[in-house]
Amino acid sequence: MGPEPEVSESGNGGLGTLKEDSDDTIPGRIEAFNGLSEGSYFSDVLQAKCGHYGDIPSLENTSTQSLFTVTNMILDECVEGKNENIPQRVASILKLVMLEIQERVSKQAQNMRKQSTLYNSREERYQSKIRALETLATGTTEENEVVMNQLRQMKLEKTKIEEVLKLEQHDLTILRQEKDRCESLILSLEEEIRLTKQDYEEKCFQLEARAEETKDKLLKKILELERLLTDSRNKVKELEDFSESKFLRWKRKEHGYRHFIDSQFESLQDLRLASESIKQEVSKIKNVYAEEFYHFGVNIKGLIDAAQNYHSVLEENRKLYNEVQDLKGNIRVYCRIRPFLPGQSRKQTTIQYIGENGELVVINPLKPGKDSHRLFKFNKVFGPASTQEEVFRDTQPLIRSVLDGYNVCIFAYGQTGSGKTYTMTGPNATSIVDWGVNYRALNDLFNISQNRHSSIAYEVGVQMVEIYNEQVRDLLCNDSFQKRLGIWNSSQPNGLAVPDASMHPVKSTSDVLELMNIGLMNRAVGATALNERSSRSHSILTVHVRGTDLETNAVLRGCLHLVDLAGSERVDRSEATGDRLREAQHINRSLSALGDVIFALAQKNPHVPYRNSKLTQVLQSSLGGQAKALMFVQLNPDVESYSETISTLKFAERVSGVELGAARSNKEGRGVRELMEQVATLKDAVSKKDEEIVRLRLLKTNGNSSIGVGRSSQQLSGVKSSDGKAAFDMDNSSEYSDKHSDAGSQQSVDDFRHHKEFFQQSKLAAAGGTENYLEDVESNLNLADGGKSPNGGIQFLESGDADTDEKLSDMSDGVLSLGTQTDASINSIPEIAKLSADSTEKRNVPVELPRPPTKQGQAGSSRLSFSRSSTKVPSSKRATLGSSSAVKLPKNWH
Ligand SMILES: Nc1ncnc2c1ncn2[C@@H]1O[C@H](COP(=O)(O)OP(=O)(O)OP(=O)(O)O)[C@@H](O)[C@H]1O
Repeated sequence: MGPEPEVSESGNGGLGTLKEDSDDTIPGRIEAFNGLSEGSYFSDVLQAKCGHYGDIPSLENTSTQSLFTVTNMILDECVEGKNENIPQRVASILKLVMLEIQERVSKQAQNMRKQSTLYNSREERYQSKIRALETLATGTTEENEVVMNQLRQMKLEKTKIEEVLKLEQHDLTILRQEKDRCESLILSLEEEIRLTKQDYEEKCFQLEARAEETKDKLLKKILELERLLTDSRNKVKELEDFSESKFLRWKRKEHGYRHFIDSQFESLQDLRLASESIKQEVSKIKNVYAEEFYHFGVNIKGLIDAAQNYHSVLEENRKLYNEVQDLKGNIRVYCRIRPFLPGQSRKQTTIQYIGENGELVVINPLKPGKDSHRLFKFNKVFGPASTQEEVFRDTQPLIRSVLDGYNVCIFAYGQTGSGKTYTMTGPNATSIVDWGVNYRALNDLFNISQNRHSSIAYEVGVQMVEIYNEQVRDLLCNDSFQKRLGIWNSSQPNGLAVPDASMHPVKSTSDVLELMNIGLMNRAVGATALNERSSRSHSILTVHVRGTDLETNAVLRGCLHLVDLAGSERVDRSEATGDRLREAQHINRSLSALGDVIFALAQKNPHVPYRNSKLTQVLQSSLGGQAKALMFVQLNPDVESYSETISTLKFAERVSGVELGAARSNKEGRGVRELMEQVATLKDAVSKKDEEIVRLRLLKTNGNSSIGVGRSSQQLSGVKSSDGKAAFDMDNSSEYSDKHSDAGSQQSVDDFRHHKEFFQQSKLAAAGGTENYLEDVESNLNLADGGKSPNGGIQFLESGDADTDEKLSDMSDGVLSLGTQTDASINSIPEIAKLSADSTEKRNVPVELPRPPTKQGQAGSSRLSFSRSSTKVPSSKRATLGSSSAVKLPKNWH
């Protein structure tokens, strides 16, 4: 197959170029074209359609369609008659156009012909090729299959390649993303680098600035150093000069010292010689000293022995001191300081120092100064951290002595909230650690009695009472809950302080716990009814112990009073009214009475005013009468309680000085016990007899008109004796429960009236001394009479205040003291007891019966001693002779 002939197609649609029939030469055409200048319209059309103007040869490049269009337009105009006169030039142009068209058409026809021949030959060639291919195709089917396989293979490869391409596409996407990320990273890094660079540049700039500064500084320093160097060089020079001169001086000094050493050496030689001689002397003295040391050692050994003994002696002393205290019967005073309660931790304390040996220093932090410190000393001071067990450990020996037949009284004194109940009962009966003295004491008593059961059989009984507003209430008696109880004299044979109160035998601690629970509940019930009154009443737990010696049948009686007193704080009368005022008065009075009793005991007064309050009456057997007593002084460390703390401590200080006398055990054989009971009944009889005797004597004296003053005084003694007698009766009467008891006062008044009438009738009434005395007695009895006499007693009583009561109590005590004295003498002197017995026997003997003068004198002297002294003493002074008035303290003395 040869190369195919080129088919050339011009842009004029294959029409070729126009040729002028007449003159188809180029210069002819140009000429014809130039003639068109006249017909500018045609040239415009030609320019518009062909894009040429004035250039004839450009017709060749003009498309055939444009040529036709131009021609048509011209022809149309001619047809329409718009332009009838077609210029020559236009006609020639038309000719040209037509020629061009003709030329092109002929060329086109030639080309067509050529092409058709070309196509024919090509067709033939293809036909032959097809034939050849058909022959080839039949012969090469197998090859085709191979080719097909190859094609399939290739297809597969293509799909694989496509897959690979897809994967690569995917990878490409990932790579593109990665690239994007990298690009953004690169961008951020670039940004960072830019910033760092900027920063670095700034730093560099700063460093450069600093370096510049440092450089300046260094330069300055260098200059400075150079200056210093020059200075130091100068100085070195100076120093060299100086050292040179010093060296010279030292050299001179060395010379001097050498000389000195030489001289010293010489003197050393001398000293050596001297020391030799001294050595000899020293060795002589040494020998002497050795001898003396030996003697000294012997003496020291003796001293060491003595010193070693000193501690045991001290211990012994301590024991002896305690024994002496026991013998003296000092009331022991333990002070216990309550800790601050939760929520009070930031409060200021008044307690500054607690000593080992019972010293206590109290301060007033609100008024600091040298006078704000006060030192007190007691048997023991328990700090706020002391436990219930520690407190009991020091109380235990006292409680144990109850089992040996002693009477013991333990009472807690202090203002409300200072911890009295905490010490005596404890905050929680169910927890043994919290048990107060009460539970521990009874627990201890049972333990010891158990240990001694082979030799002594103990019986223990418990009473529990409360004193509120001078009324005694049995806390263990449910039936007669509101029952008021009378007070018996504690010297009665059964030894019960409150005989009407129910006595409950107990055999174990659990019995006690049960009973005390009942007691506390009864107290609480009372408290609900009458408002919170636990701090305004005294509660007394009395433990009676009776031990019978299994061998000798001897009986021991011990009595333990455990008293939780009412709050000791003074209530301002102006603030309290109604029930509160009454309570306050009763508390003040009973605590004052307790103070009076204790102070009378401290003064060793013959009369102790136990009867001034129910409290002191109940405690009589354990206060005085050779009992052992312990007072817990409870303190609230709070600074607001400072003044109460000080008055409590002052009271305690006075109490600690009280000596009750050596404690005596209540041991009785069977005989003694019976005799005691007899003595009690005989005492009654003796007193009545004495009274009768005195009256008869007075009657007898009345008959004798010539009696002298001296005698009248004796009779007056009898009057006084009669008063004393009356008091004695009262003292022994179970009916008499108060110093203001109507019965007692009335009796005294009656006695007095009887004697006054008698004296008024007698001529003796004129005697001055007697009259004075009578006036005194009268005034006294008027007071006791409840102010019925017109001599001023009315106002005194009607004022109704505690002072009046106390004065009355003093009066009464003054009278009562004689009775007490007599009691003691009768109890202790067997002869008197015998005399009493005699009197009982002779109860019905007429008055005339002569009495042995000596015995009567004895009996009388015990009662008359007071009146004998009083007859000669002016009335103003006599007022101080009553025992109670003598020991009378200011009302608020505690
Ligand atoms: N040693 C103590 N340790 C811890 N708490 C104590 C102590 N002493 C007292 N308290 C607490 O102080 C409070 C008052 O104590 P308590 O009731 O015993 O005082 P009180 O003097 O008996 O008061 P009142 O006169 O009103 O009967 C109670 O809450 C008690 O638990």
